[in-house]
Amino acid sequence: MNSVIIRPALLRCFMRTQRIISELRTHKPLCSDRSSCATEDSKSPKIYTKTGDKGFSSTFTGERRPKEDHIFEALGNTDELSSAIGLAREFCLDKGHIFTDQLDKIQCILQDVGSNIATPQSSARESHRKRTKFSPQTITDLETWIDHFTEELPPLTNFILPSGGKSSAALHLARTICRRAERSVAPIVRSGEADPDVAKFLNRLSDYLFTAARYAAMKETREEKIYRRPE
Ligand SMILES: Nc1ncnc2c1ncn2[C@@H]1O[C@H](COP(=O)(O)OP(=O)(O)OP(=O)(O)O)[C@@H](O)[C@H]1O
Repeated sequence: MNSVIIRPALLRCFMRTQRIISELRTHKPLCSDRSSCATEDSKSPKIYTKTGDKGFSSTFTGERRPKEDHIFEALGNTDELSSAIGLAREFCLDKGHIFTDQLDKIQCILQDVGSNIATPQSSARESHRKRTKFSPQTITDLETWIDHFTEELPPLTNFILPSGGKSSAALHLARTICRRAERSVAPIVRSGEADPDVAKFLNRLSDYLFTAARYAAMKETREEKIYRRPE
């Protein structure tokens, strides 16, 4: 049986997310139906508080906003992106690709992206800002990883279509979700509500996912389909 190894970086990431989620929850107003609502003193609080049932939810700063707000749109896209990367990572693990640790790290950083987006600067206190500060080092790391893949890859001479085996195709799908996340974060950053480095990170992440997809196809000796003009 495989033993479960929890790496310290992943554990830190998990603890940080749990802390933020629990803080988010304490900002929620109490349920009208107290008997079915998680309370602070309950031993195992329920995952559902029902406070979102009327189509409104909370930011990290405690504002209540409609669920179709830009912030929740961007948070949802970021969450979907992390899920797509998680699936791609599973395919990559099956093939023994060496970069799955990078995908782990990226999933953790996407939690930090979410925390920053969920904290609109206009209602943030200093303590919120401190807790949800986004590190520009994450962008530099992506650039380093992209450069390493590129050194081994043949130069691009054609338009590549998402293909090249399951790992590669899944990374391409994650790339397109990343671009949607980037589009939804752009207006939030432009209005000064989120850190511009979050937008930069997502922009660089789509390049990383594109390059990693090509790298996976190359290592699996799978053919990448190229665009051909229909006759
Ligand atoms: N549909 C959504 N898409 C993206 N982000 C969301 C969505 N709904 C809520 N969120 C964000 O994720 C956080 C956690 O989600 P959660 O499901 O607990 O919220 P909720 O719907 O307001 O509460 P509940 O599910 O307990 O009724 C919320 O505080 C909010 O910031």
